[in-house]
Amino acid sequence: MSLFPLLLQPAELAGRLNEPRLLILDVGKEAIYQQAHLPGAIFLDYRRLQKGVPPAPGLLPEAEAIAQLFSDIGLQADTHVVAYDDEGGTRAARLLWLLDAAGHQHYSWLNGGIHAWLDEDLPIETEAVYAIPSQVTAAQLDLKPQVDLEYLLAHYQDENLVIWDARTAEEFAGSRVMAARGGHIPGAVNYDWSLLIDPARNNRLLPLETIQKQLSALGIDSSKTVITHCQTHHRSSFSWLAGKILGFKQIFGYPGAWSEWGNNPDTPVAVGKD
Ligand SMILES: O=S(=O)([O-])[S-]
Repeated sequence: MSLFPLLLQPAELAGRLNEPRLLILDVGKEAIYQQAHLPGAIFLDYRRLQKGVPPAPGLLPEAEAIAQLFSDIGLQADTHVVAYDDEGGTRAARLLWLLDAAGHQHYSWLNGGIHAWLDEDLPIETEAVYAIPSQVTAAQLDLKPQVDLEYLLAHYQDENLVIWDARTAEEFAGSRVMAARGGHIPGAVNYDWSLLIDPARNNRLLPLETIQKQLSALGIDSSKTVITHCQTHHRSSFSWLAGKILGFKQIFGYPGAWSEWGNNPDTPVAVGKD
């Protein structure tokens, strides 16, 4: 049983900071963590969430590295992780995506991250907090199969599948090139992840009805299998998270992302706005 909903409001968390199963992880910049973090929050280096090896640095780390990470943060099967950052949610979303990919079931995103927390005048700390390690082994992970290049090549034209490209319009069109080739996967739909949050409201998620309407207009809805990607499945982890919050059951990240697809000479590429 999870302690909190997936989309967690700051005030709700503030009232339950003493929950024994709660683990708050700050995946933002370390300098900001040192200035201010949520009470009890542990700093987690974002780089541990990616494999970091070219040509597809966004792939999941090896099972042993994930198990080590989970041990270092003191994760237990019933731990409820609350993740936040200072960057609009992409780093936190990447952590939640990794937890999900490794079979961990209890997690939430703090709506708006540290900016929303500060905006609501909720308590902060400056002293670093350290985890009490646990013992997680690779064999204990329940790793889910990942969307990979082979799967996407076989399915990108399926009618009941939609590829949600979370990059900027320029990257999608191919006028900004971040790999050997620019452009997008033919048939993919572009909806920049940053359109999901409201900077005027401290990066809180836009109202769900607004997001749902905008996504449906693009053909992204829960009746389809939705695959999200960006350059390294960092920004698109947030798209994945938004889909989960909307209740999409069949939504997956493609961690190879454009760094893999755009650098592979054998993949089809489209350029332009659609
Ligand atoms: O966010 S990113 O993976 O496209 S660099």
